Amino acid sequence: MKIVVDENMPYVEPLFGALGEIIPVNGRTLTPEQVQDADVLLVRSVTRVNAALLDANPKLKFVGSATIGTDHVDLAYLAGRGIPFSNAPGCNATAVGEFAFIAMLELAARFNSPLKGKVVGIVGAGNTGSATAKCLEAYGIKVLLNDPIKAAEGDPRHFVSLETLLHQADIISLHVPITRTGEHKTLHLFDEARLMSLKPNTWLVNCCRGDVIDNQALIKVKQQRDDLKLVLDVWEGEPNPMPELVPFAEFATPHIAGYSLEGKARGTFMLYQKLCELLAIPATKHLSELLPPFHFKAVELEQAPDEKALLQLARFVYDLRDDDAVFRNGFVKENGFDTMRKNHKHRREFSALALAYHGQSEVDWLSNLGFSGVGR
Ligand SMILES: NC(=O)C1=CN([C@@H]2O[C@H](COP(=O)(O)OP(=O)(O)OC[C@H]3O[C@@H](n4cnc5c(N)ncnc54)[C@H](O)[C@@H]3O)[C@@H](O)[C@H]2O)C=CC1
Ligand SMILES: O=C(O)C(=O)[C@H](O)COP(=O)(O)O
Repeated sequence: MKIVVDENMPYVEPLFGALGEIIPVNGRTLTPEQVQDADVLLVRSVTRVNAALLDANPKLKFVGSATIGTDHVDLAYLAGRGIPFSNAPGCNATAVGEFAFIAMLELAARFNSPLKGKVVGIVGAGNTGSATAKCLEAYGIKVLLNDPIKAAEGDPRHFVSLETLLHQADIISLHVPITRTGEHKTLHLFDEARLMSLKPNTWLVNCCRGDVIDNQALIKVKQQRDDLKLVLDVWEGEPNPMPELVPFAEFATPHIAGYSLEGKARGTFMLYQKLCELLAIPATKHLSELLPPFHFKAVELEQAPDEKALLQLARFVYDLRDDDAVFRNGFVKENGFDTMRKNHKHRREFSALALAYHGQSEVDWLSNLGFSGVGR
């Protein structure tokens, strides 16, 4: 069996090695010739999976994308040809939730304006939005959810309208898929008028898809409104963000909010499970075998952390400032955006760090935040 795989998908060899011949390819530049005799195609978000790529392949049995988003895949085309497809819903939701939470802690420290006491509005209350809410609520932050689709489906959580959210939230975090048509389309959901209407000193975090915000309008608005603070992980025109926009972001990264080692491993592992199911063979590998040990075994807490100490703990696990610095220096270089993504292999999730503390109940919230071993 020939398995064509994006070279940036980790843990492919240990999971798929026994199932067939693995052919690593550059997912961004993948050609029809490279996939014409593949039995299995495993991609990431940078590959357009459509008729142009696959029409020449008569034998494809499975397409997997180790991503949450599916906007790069022509699902109707695959269904029309009867080619089974699977993405990896939720695989990197914890990574995105922790990224957004850490970014908010970083902004709070930078502007000497504590996160505690602020109201955070989450637009899109699916896997990543809920993971962000979980971190915030663990830390005692009031969260407002906007998701008209979930609300209409009868999701029992409390939802507010987007207008209420914009009016009440101090921080807005975006977690919607990119959709270009329909009642709830998200393309340029944040257009010039909406951006201009944000209340003074709003922090806006985007780690879903670049074109949910009109980036040209964002530049225009930022030229007039220095009070707005931005965290941008995703950009219109990736892998070539608008160079004028980058300096306006307090934290700027190359679409790596979901890039924890745990999240990436989960993504590949979910496709491995799907393929085994399709081939009707047992999935004998385990996710826990894939991850390397974390540098720090445990951190002993002297007292329950305040916000400054919480940020220090978070930085043990993931220091967003490092990625921001590399991005600013590198995004304009040839292939700078993709090179940084390719080399991004250092980030862990809170669960990788064990915390030791004598006095369980005072720090229960740290376990809810995701750290392991709290209180033992
Ligand atoms: N930066 C990164 O590395 C990553 C980005 N993503 C992006 O984030 C998106 C969201 O991921 P998940 O939360 O896992 O997806 P999900 O499908 O679990 O949740 C998305 C939610 O958005 C809601 N929604 C759709 N249109 C809306 C609108 N107009 N207003 C408010 N809510 C709306 C849906 O009802 C759904 O509940 C993905 O589609 C992907 O594009 C996902 C993972 C990593
Ligand atoms: O899961 C998604 O959706 C994402 O946006 C991914 O985190 C993007 O990562 P790549 O698939 O482009 O490596």
